[in-house]
Amino acid sequence: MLPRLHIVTDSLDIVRGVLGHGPVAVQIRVKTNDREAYALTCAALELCRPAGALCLVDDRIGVALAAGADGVHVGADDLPVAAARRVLGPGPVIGATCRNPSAARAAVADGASYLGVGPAFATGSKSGLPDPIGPDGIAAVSRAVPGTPVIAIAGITAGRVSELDCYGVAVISAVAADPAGATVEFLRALAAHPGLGVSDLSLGASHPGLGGSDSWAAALGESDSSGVSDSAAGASASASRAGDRQ
Ligand SMILES: Cc1ncc(COP(=O)(O)OP(=O)(O)O)c(N)n1
Ligand SMILES: Cc1ncsc1CCOP(=O)(O)O
Ligand SMILES: [Mg+2]
Repeated sequence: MLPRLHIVTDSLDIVRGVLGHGPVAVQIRVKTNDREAYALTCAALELCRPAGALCLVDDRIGVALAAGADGVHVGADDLPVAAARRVLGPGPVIGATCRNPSAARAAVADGASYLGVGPAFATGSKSGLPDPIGPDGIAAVSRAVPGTPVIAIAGITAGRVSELDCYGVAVISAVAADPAGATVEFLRALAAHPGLGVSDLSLGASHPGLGGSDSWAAALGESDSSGVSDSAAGASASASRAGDRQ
């Protein structure tokens, strides 16, 4: 099952900080070149595997394949979802950026495993984005693709999780100052907020990229992952219980 908290990063220190507190997906987003992205992805996988965290690569399908990552996230400037699915086959996770219901339906038809939807709110982490679609825009996309996890992105803090009717959230800046503490805070907020589609999403082996890999059980925190702090254990257990309902 897909983790509800996605940490988007180009920093191994951030990867280290967010692991061991509960189920997370780490998305390696390196905008320089393949070589740096590959090196960071390989190093992140060394940390993510024992922690049972999902590891995805932004944009770079060749890097994801070469490093043995769990999947990719693609947007408008990247390989189209259908082409990415042809290259990767049915197993790996493919996330697709969408901003509206019709694009979301098309991405799902083309083989997307989950959708990254935004900008939810204003953000300083990426320039050139269209106006924020807000909680209403996020909810509209969630409702358009029942059965597919919608991960909201842009300007999201733990305090705003409860405004969002979707499966989960992706964050950059909110975990920058205190990766471990912020991760615990987000996992608690998500556990307290079932979100739209979390309780009735059924992600079986037929869903592209979801359900076929052993890493999913681990990614959910169902394994006895080491380093889970006492304070985080409640959030982790609750998040796993939320996942159990799917
Ligand atoms: C979960 C998630 N959603 C959206 C994005 C944005 O991807 P993209 O549109 O390809 O933009 P860049 O991240 O490549 O600048 C994402 N990375 N993750
Ligand atoms: C990569 C990306 N794509 C849309 S918004 C965004 C950045 C989100 O970062 P933050 O969580 O700091 O707003
Ligand atoms: Mg991209």
